[in-house]
Amino acid sequence: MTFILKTEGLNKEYRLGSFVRSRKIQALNDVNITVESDKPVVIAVVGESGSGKTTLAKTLLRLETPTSGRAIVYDRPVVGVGSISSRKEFLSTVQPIFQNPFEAFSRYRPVDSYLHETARRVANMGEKEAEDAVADALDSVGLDYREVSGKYTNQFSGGELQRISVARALIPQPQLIVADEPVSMIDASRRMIIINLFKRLRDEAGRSFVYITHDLATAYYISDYIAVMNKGRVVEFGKAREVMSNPQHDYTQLLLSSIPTTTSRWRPRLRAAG
Ligand SMILES: Nc1ncnc2c1ncn2[C@@H]1O[C@H](COP(=O)(O)OP(=O)(O)OP(=O)(O)O)[C@@H](O)[C@H]1O
Repeated sequence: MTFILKTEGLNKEYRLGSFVRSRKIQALNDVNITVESDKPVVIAVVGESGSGKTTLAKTLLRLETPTSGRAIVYDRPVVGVGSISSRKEFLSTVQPIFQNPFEAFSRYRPVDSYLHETARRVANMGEKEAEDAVADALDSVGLDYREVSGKYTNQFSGGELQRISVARALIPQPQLIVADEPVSMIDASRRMIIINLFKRLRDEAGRSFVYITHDLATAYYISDYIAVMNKGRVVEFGKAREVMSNPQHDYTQLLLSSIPTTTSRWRPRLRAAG
């Protein structure tokens, strides 16, 4: 069995204001998540605005330094004391996908140049190898390299750009992809393309995902495990089906009951399925 993700006592404290009148915000409060599995998994992290989801994503991506605690990905310490020091090695293990694909790429640079850069710099590939890797990565997200090459962000839809972000994340063959609200900026009709793509990449390419979202319906649809966050804490964690069909924590029940459009339709179905 492999520790796909193990966080040990992750804390992140922000201080706001001056030294005289400073205020502490405990964005992560003793976050402990353990997923041990032989198969790749999707771990959804859900919770209301301000619950700490993005801080967790940024911490796992080393964009924020935790106040204390550590994280292990595929048995390797990646965050905190004793973690791997090489940035390249880190980026070959963990890759990000961000919320807004238009912000991921400058509008003044052809989008495929970012994929080449990742292949050359992060994955250490030569020119020909990089070319093939970019074509393969685009193919795996359903895009043709010839149709992407040389184009700028304004020549793509949000959904296409997000698929290109996914392709970029795949190039270094990371074991874990941390996706922070990856479909929230994409129109509803195209969201499932990305969600189903994650599923396929898990099942066919062996990639695991941390999928950060507000959307419990897609979290339930795609994930193997769910962590529910509230005020910086993980208040409930477990197999997705168990958490969603039999929520133990008051906050999870509240979260489920606060989805007026879907709850009434899909909760009874969950009960019947469970
Ligand atoms: N750089 C920062 N400086 C100070 N406080 C911060 C910073 N980043 C986040 N916070 C605070 O930490 C808490 C958790 O924020 P975070 O963005 O992780 O929540 P979230 O669950 O991702 O919210 P959302 O769903 O709205 O993106 C919030 O109270 C937020 O205001």
